[in-house]
Amino acid sequence: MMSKVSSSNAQMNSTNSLSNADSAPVIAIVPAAGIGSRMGATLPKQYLPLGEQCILGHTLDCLLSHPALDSVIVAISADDTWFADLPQARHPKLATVLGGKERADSVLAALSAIKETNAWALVHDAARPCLRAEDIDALLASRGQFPQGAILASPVRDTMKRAGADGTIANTVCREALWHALTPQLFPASQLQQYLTSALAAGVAVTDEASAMEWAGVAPGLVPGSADNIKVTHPDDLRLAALFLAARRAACEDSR
Ligand SMILES: Nc1ccn([C@@H]2O[C@H](COP(=O)(O)OP(=O)(O)OP(=O)(O)O)[C@@H](O)[C@H]2O)c(=O)n1
Ligand SMILES: C[C@](O)(CO)[C@H](O)COP(=O)(O)O
Repeated sequence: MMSKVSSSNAQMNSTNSLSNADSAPVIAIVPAAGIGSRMGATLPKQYLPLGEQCILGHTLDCLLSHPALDSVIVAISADDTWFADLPQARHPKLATVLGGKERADSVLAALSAIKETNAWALVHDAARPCLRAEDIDALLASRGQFPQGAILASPVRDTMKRAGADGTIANTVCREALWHALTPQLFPASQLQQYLTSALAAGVAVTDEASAMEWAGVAPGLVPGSADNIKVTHPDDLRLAALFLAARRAACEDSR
């Protein structure tokens, strides 16, 4: 078992953060330094076209337009030659940092750029362009119930199977209380930075912010989020995201 920060210490720290939650700044962090290898495209997937702009453009529009988010820090690759051409690149609320080897390293780089000690970090994948403002609202509102932090998540609907080495079913995984972790994930920034740094140093496989917090003894809240907040990972995800956004635009036009 990896060494953990005492859960009482972790919970005590997070309770302190609740007392000034209302006045504390909320800073969005967008890890956008990946290469999208599973997409198999000729450019990083966050720059692939999705309707009238690229995937990252949709993601940034949602975050930059949300009134409760004070600023947005985007982690981009040192090799990135696309970001500067985005219309959002010059937004006054936006800043960039250089991402790292893994997603967690990119998130850490952005956390290091946060100066406010009482800030909340709202971490959202560049590759999730279908995020809804109301889901951000729900996550921010959950701080009353979950002062330790929380994540958007979606309950598993399908029967879950674990594959065996020969491509057959090894076993059925109980789906009771099983959720898909989505993003954004919301935590006190200084605590997330501390525990993410410690977890990585301990060799923990950190694929989302919550797993670092869990390792440290924090039990983040689960906030039901929209099932269409998908992560564009494979080519068919891009087609699905386009359908989701087109349906949303049509519904918006119908309501006018
Ligand atoms: N070193 C990395 C790796 C990933 N990401 C970002 O983390 C998000 C989620 O990661 P994922 O979907 O895995 O993106 P990629 O790593 O680009 O995809 P792949 O694993 O297929 O290469 C993406 O917005 C990606 O840009 C990042 O900022 N820095
Ligand atoms: C953070 C995340 O989107 C939650 O589901 C997921 O862990 C990212 O995984 P990836 O392999 O870096 O895309």
